Amino acid sequence: MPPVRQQRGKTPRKKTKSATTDNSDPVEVYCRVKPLDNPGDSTCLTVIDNTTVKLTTSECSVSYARTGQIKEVEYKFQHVFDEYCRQQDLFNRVAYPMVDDLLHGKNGLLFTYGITSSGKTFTMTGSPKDQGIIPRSLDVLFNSIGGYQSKKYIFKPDRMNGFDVQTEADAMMDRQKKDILPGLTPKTPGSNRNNAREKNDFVGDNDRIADTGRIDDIPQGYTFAVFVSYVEIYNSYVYDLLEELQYDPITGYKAPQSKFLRADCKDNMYVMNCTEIEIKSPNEAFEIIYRGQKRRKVAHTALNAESSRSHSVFTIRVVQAPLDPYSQEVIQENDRVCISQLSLVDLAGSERVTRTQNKGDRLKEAGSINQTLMSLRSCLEILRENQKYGVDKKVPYRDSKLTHLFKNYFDGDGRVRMVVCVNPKSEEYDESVHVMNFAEMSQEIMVQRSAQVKFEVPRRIEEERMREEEVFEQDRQWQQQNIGPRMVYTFGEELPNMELIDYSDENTIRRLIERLCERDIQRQALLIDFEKHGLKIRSLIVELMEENEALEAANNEYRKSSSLLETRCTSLESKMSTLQYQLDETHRSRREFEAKLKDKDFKIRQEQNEKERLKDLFNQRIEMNNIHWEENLDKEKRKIERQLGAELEEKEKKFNMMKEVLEKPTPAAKPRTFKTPATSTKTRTYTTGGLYSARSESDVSSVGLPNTRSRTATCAPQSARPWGYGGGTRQIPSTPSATPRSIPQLNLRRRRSKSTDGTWLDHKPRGNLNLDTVLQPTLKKKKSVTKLEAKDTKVASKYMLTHQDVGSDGEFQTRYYKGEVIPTSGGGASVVFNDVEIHKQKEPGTRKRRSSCPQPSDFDGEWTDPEDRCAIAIEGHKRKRSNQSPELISRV
Ligand SMILES: Nc1ncnc2c1ncn2[C@@H]1O[C@H](COP(=O)(O)OP(=O)(O)OP(=O)(O)O)[C@@H](O)[C@H]1O
Repeated sequence: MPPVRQQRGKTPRKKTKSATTDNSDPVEVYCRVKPLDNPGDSTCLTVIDNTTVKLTTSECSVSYARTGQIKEVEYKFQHVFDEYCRQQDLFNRVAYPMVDDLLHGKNGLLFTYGITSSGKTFTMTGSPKDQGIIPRSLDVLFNSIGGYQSKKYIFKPDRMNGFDVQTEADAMMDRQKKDILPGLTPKTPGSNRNNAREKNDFVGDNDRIADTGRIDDIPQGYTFAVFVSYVEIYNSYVYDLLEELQYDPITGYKAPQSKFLRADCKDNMYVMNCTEIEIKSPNEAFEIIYRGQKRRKVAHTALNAESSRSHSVFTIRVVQAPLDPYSQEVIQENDRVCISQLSLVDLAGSERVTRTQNKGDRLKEAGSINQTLMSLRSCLEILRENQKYGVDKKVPYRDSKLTHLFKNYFDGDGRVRMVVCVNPKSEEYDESVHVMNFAEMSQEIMVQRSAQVKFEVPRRIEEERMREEEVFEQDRQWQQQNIGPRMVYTFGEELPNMELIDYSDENTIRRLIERLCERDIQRQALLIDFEKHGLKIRSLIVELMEENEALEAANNEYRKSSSLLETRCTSLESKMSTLQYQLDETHRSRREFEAKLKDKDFKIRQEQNEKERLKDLFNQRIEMNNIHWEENLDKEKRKIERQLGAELEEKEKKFNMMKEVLEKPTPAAKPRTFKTPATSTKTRTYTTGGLYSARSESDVSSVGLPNTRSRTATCAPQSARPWGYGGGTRQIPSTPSATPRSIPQLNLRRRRSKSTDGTWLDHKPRGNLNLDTVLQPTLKKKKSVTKLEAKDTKVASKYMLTHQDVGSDGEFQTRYYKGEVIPTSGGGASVVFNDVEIHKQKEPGTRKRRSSCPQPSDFDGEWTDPEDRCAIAIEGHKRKRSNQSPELISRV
């Protein structure tokens, strides 16, 4: 028999418009006010009427401390149950309609919501004498279906959120296996059920006040089976509270394993491999509830002696299937079976850690509880937004196990109701405001109404049933006429009445014999036919049995492969859950990283702004400094200009004085003349400071490195020093650092070899005439060259260039440019000219004595003839240094 799936009144999953149509209902929210623990306690909540409560800011609240204002806010609900409300009243109003729905094949979700110690567990479970919603629902359920319950194990959970319908024989086997045999075997400590029986407050409690309510209009012709399951969601894990725990004699009970959530073939969420127990009476159910509650995580906190640390979900599933026309057997057809469920959820209370003073595990639990409640809130908020504004935002059902498990309800799979429990104590004001806001908001969410699951028996089935009923009626009538069971084989007509009047009535005897012979023949034929049909039926039965065996084998195969698939599914589920966990972790760490990144970005931006600010400040200061320095420089410049101006003026004065001295005519002196065979005049020029510059290549030779080109050199003036002829000065080349860039760097420190000391390099270009005069310079050690080469400079320390030309006045001039060969840093040599001699030659008789040679006016010494001086110079005699001032010497 294939498994029977849950039949649900499906409605479209997503709505785009605000659902105020006929086929949707709002989430119904009821408010229950808990009585004050001490009647003298101050309260922040007032019940205005049976739909309205008013919340007033209490002076001990955080909100008052922050704003200093007292606010009064009214909240409207479907119904408000004040502190005097009885459990019975609340049940009748809130849960009874849902049990009615359950029996009519509709699903429902009812949950209690509120802060810790607000009476959620009390409302949901209550006590034996004051039962809450769960026990009352079970009472009413069994009161209603009492006589219509199916035999146990006719419906068997297929572990995939569906049910198999078993035959009576299979069900009996299961009954024997599960109920009768365990009762005969000795009990183990692992048998929780038996332990539970001893202590259960509800079971066997004579004081238990059962609910006597019942639902009358339950569907006729159907049989019912009730299954319950009990799970808790603790720290984001789902645990089965009814699971038999493995018992180990050494280690004791093994810790329970968490369960996975899974969607069945119709996308309905369920807890995989969750224990579902078929119950036949409320007492059986209470035993189970007790068993589950014993396992539920409850702890003592500052605000509640028995605070629920998990969200508990008690699910009642009702399986209904039509009976055969004789109301004996369940018709084993899938489309005639209906499964409906009612989930009763006791949420753990939202709590503020500061108030509960929780630590360690309690703190972790509180975090998980609050997170789950936050997810519930955000799912409902998004749902409302989608419905209100016609948007299609993804509802984050997967964010928590609770919302994931109940997503079908919010997507339109049954009625959703909420009981908001409020503790009216003033101290609870801050948390109560959040709870009330959420509860009021939840009422705006519309949930599609699940359609009435077909209890009208299908037409085809109805006709069939009527036909069967007709046949049944005929049989009944036939039996009533005492005819006995209908004959399959008859001899046809009745034997006629043949009464023997006397023994000699041959005629009648003969007719009787004939008739009996006919009957015998008929009987033989019928027997043959019977045999024939019997054989045929027997072979058909054998065939059917074989077919049945084959089907059973195939079924076993299917079962095997199904269990294999199930194992695979389980492992895939577990992998999926691991991956999901990893994904969640990744998302979490991503969120953390993003937050860190944002922080860093913010800091960087702050630093950049600070830098910009400092830069602006710095620039401003630099600008101010610049202005300040410019002003100072201007001042300094003006001061220096003034100083220099004064100095210049001073120098100009001195210069003018010198000019006057120089321009004064010298006292007449007798020029000395001397005659030579070939008259020649020699003019000696002395340099006395001032620039001494080479003007052309022919004037100045600069001997550079072989691989460097010749340069035109300019030497800065140096302090004059007496040299050579009396009163003469020679130029000392400037230090390399003072030398302009275009002049080769002179290496003054370089020591010449002694062999070159005093050797002249006599450079007489080709074409020069040999004058052979006595006035020409006498060079003791010399090397004569007509063309200058770099290597020649290595052997000489002095250099002389002879240049001849004819002057404008027709005089033949020979110039001797003299200088010192100074090696350069680059390995070449440079000539620093420091002397020039000009020899002029005239034809004899044409020479005039220079008698009117201008003499300085301030000169009072003896005026000598240049020839005399030259004669001495040419002979190379060292003249005793005169005491005369350089200025005067230069005037020779
Ligand atoms: N309406 C009520 N009438 C009488 N007593 C109540 C009522 N509501 C709650 N109580 C009592 O208040 C105490 C705390 O209630 P309960 O355990 O139901 O709170 P809770 O909301 O379930 O707390 P938690 O979320 O911490 O589990 C219990 O002792 C309970 O008996």
